[in-house]
Amino acid sequence: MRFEPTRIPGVVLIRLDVKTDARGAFARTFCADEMAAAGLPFTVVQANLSRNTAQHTLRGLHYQREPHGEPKIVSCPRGSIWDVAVDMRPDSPAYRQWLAFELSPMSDTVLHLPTGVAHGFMTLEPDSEVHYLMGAAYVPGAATGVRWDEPALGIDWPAIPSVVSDADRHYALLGAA
Ligand SMILES: Cc1cn([C@H]2C[C@H](O)[C@@H](COP(=O)(O)OP(=O)(O)O[C@H]3O[C@H](C)C(=O)[C@H](O)[C@H]3O)O2)c(=O)[nH]c1=O
Repeated sequence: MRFEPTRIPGVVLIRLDVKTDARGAFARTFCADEMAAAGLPFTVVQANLSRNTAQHTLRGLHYQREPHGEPKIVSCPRGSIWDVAVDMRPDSPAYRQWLAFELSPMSDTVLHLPTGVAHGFMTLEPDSEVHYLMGAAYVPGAATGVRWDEPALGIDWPAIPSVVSDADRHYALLGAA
């Protein structure tokens, strides 16, 4: 695994070491020791799978309020997604900055997101799936989010969403920093 930090602290692209042979390919997608050695200690508490039928389905942007902040390791085992991370940590030098990454099985990349970073994605093709390793438990009462079209962020999306949940449409706007 190769770890590529970004300008948002803790948002790290993890490039997989893919072994190929006549049958296809094999790659380790998580290693606790390598994560710790990279300064990203991670204990898997829960794992989730998201299946998305329509192209341009949008989910997010979600995160959990402290003390229930949830580090995540996100991957796209099927289809492809435009994956967005937004730093929602007021004390971060990258507060309210966003980054986007295209993830797919061919990207041979998983994405580490620290606590306090909102996460969302838009599918780029039908029947795309997203897999999550979660470093903290789901606590519905601590769940919060940011709107995909939040004016204060100006996130670039590849398309207008085809499907968005009512909850995701109705997060409060952030207003001035
Ligand atoms: C997140 C979660 C949800 N649920 C239940 C609650 C609902 O009955 C159903 C769908 O939940 P929700 O609409 O919040 O699912 P997503 O919109 O895909 O949420 C996820 O999407 C964004 C992009 C993320 O990064 C988060 O991991 C996660 O919030 O699954 C659970 O039972 N456990 C869970 O951990």
